[in-house]
Amino acid sequence: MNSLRSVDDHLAGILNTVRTLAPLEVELEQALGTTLAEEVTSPVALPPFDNSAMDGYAVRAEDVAAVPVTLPVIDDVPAGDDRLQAIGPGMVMRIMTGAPLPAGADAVIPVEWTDAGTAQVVVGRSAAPGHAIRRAGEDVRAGDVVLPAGTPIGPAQLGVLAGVGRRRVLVRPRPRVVIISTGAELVEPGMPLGPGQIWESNSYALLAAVREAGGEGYRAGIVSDDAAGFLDQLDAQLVRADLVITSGGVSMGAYEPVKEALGPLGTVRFDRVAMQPGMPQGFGVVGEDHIPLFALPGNPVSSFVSFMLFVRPALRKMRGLPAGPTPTVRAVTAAPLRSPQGKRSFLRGVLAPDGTVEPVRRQGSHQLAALASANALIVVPEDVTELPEGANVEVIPL
Ligand SMILES: Nc1nc2c(c(=O)[nH]1)N[C@H]1C(S)=C(S)[C@@H](COP(=O)(O)OP(=O)(O)OC[C@H]3O[C@@H](n4cnc5c(N)ncnc54)[C@H](O)[C@@H]3O)O[C@H]1N2
Ligand code: MOO
Ligand SMILES: [Mg+2]
Repeated sequence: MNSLRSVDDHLAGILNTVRTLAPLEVELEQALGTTLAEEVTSPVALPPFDNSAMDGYAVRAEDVAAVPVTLPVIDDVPAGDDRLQAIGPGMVMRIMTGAPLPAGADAVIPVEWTDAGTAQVVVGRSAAPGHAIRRAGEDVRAGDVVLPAGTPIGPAQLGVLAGVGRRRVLVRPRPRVVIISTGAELVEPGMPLGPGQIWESNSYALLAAVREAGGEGYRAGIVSDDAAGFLDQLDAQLVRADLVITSGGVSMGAYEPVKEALGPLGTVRFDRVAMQPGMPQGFGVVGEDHIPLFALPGNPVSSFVSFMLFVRPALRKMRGLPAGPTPTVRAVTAAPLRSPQGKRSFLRGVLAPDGTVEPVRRQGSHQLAALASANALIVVPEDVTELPEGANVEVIPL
């Protein structure tokens, strides 16, 4: 019997091995979910020119100091107007939101404060200089850093990239993750089940978890319990993988294709990790390019929990984001709970808005529906075997 390896050692080994992906230039449309690999500055000020914040009239504030007052409207300034006109004393121009402020004007009167006249306008309310004007450079000055390297690119970041005129951007791409399920009993969902068979579910859960963690997942289908067939499939898939996840075939059975195929390579280490669920699993590198490979256990809850604890941090590192143990939040137990001695357990629980967490009733590592009824993993340390109701715990929100 080999001894157990701690969760922390296993994660440290993973994070020491996994490398951040090389930067790649992509079109803006491909940048969502990637991480910025360059510092982005703005070539121009934003806004680039003084402009109106409202639809109304560009005025000299002193001309509307005493109201009501009737003034001639000498022209219109629509957004995009490039005539660079000026107004003189006692004149106004009709102006639209985003249109450049005419020289000579120092305030904008919203149309709601007027009779909306077109040849002349009655202004019913005065405004201080600067009213409803957006100044050049108020958001960004020319040369300002708008996004530092290392920023995860979400919708707002994409918007600002376009807003400073970028078409292409240097990023850490989304890692490409190939998922291979092993097991002679597995059948694709939608196909009829024969005796002894079950529908394959791990690759679907793992694919979704990969996407949520910022990767691009590919299901490479099901491989039967045959080490040679597994190696063939792995070889065929490596060309499109930055990372490989396998599920099943890593424990003590007579037909464990992943362990059988990868064990002899010497580059993938199989361990019994001191955790529940997820004890038997492997990690290492494969192929000429040393692609990281996670050999996750087949039990559905075990593979999911192992993903959260080990694959997610690895994906963060590959994406160029700060990587460490999966973050937890504090909660208080709403019921007593039990946990095995010597293993860190990750009980499936329901975290309530009041900060209490209750373990779900079924905690088996095959009980996928029970996992689906939970929204948190309750972390119970290795040396704790029982906790009363009302105890402080850390939980991983799902
Ligand atoms: N004698 C021992 N037996 C087992 C041990 C042990 O220490 N000694 N460990 C148990 C633990 S803990 C786990 S976890 C599992 C790990 O099993 P494997 O990784 O070898 O996976 P399989 O044997 O292929 O399958 C286990 C279980 O999961 C189901 N499965 C597998 N793949 C899928 C999939 N893609 N979709 C849905 N369900 C899947 C499979 O049918 C089995 O029921 O080993 C224990 N045994
Ligand atoms: O450790 Mo296994 O992953 O519980 O069922
Ligand atoms: Mg097995």
